[in-house]
Amino acid sequence: MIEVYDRVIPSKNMPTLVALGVLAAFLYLFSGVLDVLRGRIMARVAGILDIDLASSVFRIIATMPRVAGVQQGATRPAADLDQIRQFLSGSGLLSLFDLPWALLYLFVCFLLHPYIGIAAASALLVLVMLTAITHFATKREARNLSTTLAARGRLEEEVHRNVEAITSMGLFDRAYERWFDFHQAHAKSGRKINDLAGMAASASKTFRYAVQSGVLALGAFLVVDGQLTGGMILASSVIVSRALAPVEQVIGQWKSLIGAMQAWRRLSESSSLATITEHKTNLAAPQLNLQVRNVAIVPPGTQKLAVKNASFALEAGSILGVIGPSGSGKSCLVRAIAGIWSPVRGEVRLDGATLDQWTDTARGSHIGYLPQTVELFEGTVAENISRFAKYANDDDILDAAHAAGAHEMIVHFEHGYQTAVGEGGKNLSAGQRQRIALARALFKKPFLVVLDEPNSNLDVDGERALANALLRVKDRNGIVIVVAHRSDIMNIVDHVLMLRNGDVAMYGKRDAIINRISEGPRALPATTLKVVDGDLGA
Ligand SMILES: Nc1ncnc2c1ncn2[C@@H]1O[C@H](COP(=O)(O)OP(=O)(O)OP(=O)(O)O)[C@@H](O)[C@H]1O
Repeated sequence: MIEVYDRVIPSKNMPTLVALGVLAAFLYLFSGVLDVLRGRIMARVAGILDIDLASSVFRIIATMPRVAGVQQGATRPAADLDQIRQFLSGSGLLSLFDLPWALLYLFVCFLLHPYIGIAAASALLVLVMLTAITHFATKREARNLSTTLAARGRLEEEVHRNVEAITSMGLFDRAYERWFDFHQAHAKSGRKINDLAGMAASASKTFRYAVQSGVLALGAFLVVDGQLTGGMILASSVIVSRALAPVEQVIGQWKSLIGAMQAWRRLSESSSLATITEHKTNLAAPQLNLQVRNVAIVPPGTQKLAVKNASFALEAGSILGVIGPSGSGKSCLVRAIAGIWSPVRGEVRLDGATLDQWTDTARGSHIGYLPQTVELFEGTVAENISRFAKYANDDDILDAAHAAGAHEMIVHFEHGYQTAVGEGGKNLSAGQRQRIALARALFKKPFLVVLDEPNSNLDVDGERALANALLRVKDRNGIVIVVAHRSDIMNIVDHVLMLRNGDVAMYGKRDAIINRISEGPRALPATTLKVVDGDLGA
């Protein structure tokens, strides 16, 4: 502009104008190409970061409920990762990269004239203050935005799980009201942030227009005073606006910047709880014993001791029945034994090694677990029995199905082992699911088999098959721990452990405990530990 207004126009020199035009076109092209490259590089950087983070994100999804309870919707961590990737590959981060250019333009302003420089520096300062004010004004709402989103996500998952109860008991309106409350609160926080960020963006835009005009006026004053040329007025106006543009862009991107920062914070907080990636030495498969010593369990996300001080030991080739009233801590105890929850105190050892000395995968291959509420994975019966092993051996699948007494049932399905079980196993009945999950627990003959009320949905045949399955594990020198309310399974157990209010009320050989129970309620201590004809072994 300086060249055009101060040289070309007074001298009417067209070749200079053409040369300047060519130069400007070349520089714009260069800048455009750099811009495209920058965008593409950032998209790839975002892609690399995404691949890097993907395993941590999945670890968070798969471990958070068991280490910290359900705090956010299951899909939240993946949505956070998407948000971070979009921010990195979109214009949000690029606007931050442009910030240092503001200083360069500011320097050029000072070169044009110190007054122009001072005007630009003051305007920059005002915009930075506006950014800081926006940040503090939106901080609290940004936190609300994320908590209401998490609450809404949790409720949505609950509603999905409980569609039948909602329909049968007419709970739709009530569920909708609760969902709408969270939805409204979330939308309200979003609106507030939008208002504040939008107001800051408009204020900064208007301010920049005003500064641009002000700089023109200042330039005119300096021209009249003989300190600046006419071309410099326009040049300074353009350069001042260039100096302010990056800050203004950052203000415009504030909402996505805050969103990405929050997503990052949520992921880092969760991954600090969920990461267990250190290398572990491969231990030999356990084959001797299980020791549970002074185990205390607090369910994740709560403060309550559900199991207080459980100790017992089992040798290979034994079956333990865990009994006790509802809520006495049976499921909590077997979850700790199966390595799902870590005890807050005490330890669980297989052949002398605590469970955390194995990698998750190795430990999982030595343990078969049947949870109280059976959910299968979407896939075929065979895939579910083989735990979705990549190269599962058909003989192992058949062995497990036979061991669980489920083979006959499976071959009578329309597509046999290739029958699709549907999402969560919904294509099957509860009893069928339970028998397939038992086969899954017995796949490849794990040393320790932990079954949490495996007979709750079984018919007489199913229960007989279950008893045979447990005896077979015992015969092959495995250990079985079975939580059972009903007594049929109790006929085949060797030891019984009775829990009451999280305490081991009794532990010992089956017959001794059964005799003790049949003596009547007064024979059962409320909280004190009684070892009946047996020892704690620990
Ligand atoms: N996932 C969980 N989150 C929070 N608290 C839990 C969880 N699981 C169990 N608890 C609490 O721990 C206590 C023991 O529960 P647990 O499921 O072990 O009982 P249980 O003996 O297996 O009962 P039931 O025979 O009814 O299955 C209960 O008071 C329950 O409130």
